[in-house]
Amino acid sequence: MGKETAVEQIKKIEEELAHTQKNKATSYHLGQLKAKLAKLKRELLTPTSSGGGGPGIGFDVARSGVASVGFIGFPSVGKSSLMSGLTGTESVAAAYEFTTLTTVPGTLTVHGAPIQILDLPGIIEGAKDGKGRGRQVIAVARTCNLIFIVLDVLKPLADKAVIEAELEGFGIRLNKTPPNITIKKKEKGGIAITNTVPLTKITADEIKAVLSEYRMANADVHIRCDPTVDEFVDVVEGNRVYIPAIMVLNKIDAISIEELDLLYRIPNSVPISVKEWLNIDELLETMWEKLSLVRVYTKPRGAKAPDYTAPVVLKKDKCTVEDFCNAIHKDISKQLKHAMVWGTSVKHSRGQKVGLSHVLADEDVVTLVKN
Ligand SMILES: Nc1nc2c(ncn2[C@@H]2O[C@H](COP(=O)(O)OP(=O)(O)OP(=O)(O)O)[C@@H](O)[C@H]2O)c(=O)[nH]1
Ligand SMILES: [K+]
Ligand SMILES: [Mg+2]
Repeated sequence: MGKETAVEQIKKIEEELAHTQKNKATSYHLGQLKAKLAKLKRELLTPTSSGGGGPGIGFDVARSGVASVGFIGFPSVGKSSLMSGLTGTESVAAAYEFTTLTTVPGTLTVHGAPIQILDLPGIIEGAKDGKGRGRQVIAVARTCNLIFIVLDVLKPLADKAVIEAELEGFGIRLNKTPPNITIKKKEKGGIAITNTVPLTKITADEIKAVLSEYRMANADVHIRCDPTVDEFVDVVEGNRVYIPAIMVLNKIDAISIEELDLLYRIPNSVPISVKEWLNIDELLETMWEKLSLVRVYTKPRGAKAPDYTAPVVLKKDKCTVEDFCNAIHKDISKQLKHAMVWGTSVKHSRGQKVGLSHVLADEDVVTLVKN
């Protein structure tokens, strides 16, 4: 008999997990199983020369804009129709499945910020394990700042679950923040766990079991959240990406108002019709919120009004005065004496003098004063 494949081993462990009750006696073993599962899944996703659908030629496109949005969904849900409608870039749409065969980029300007839209081929169940072009498609999604999961309103929930599982299996975490956990390896002393909030979903035994699977016998573990075992494994594995997502429920022209009411209960969802161009404004507003971008307007020294037509667009986790300077030119921050800022990031309505580390807010106005 040959060696069990990774897929077979994964199946076995998943079955065992489903049949093992969670209690004090099994807790260490469960932790081990979850860690083993994560390692096997990683093995499965690491490209080898012997398959996996190739390196993804043609899927990488030149990146432009301040952020990117990738379209993921089953075939023929209307991804290309939406992309063409939003950007004016023609991505062929048709009634047959797998019309789109590679990444098609386009640009959409929202609130003055150029956003790159990436239309992608449809994916199917098993995509992450190499079915179709699934892995290349999901690999592109991993690099996006926002994912539109485009669903057909006639069968949104089943499809949503499949797509989410495919993305999860590829290390993408949707609409989640990274668990606030640090693990510091050390030479001796065993495993020391400290936590700032009560842990209700994971036990010390499970933590130790997971770490031992990763050959960590000595480490300081500091937990500032209430993670599940899977979230803890995510931290140990590393290589996870945390990306916001919107469930775009397309083709509402094909359903009744009563059915539409039910759809609004799906979290993070926006129902639309590309065909009738319905509710696209809500989609764009939700998109803008999820991208968490910060527009900063420049007011030249002595000028009466800032230039509101061309904001410098920054990401919310990288929007200090220094980031603003660097976005204009790499040498500016070195010459800066101070910056004058007007807007919600400062207390005074008449403006305030700030330094490089000051964090800017959306729609702030900045004047740079050089040495
Ligand atoms: N009724 C209705 N049909 C739509 C809507 N949007 C798109 N379609 C139709 O759905 C079919 C598939 O559209 P595409 O844009 O090619 O879908 P896709 O998701 O890009 O498909 P693949 O590239 O094959 O994965 C086409 O016949 C479209 O005309 C909509 O809002 N309502
Ligand atoms: K299609
Ligand atoms: Mg398409």
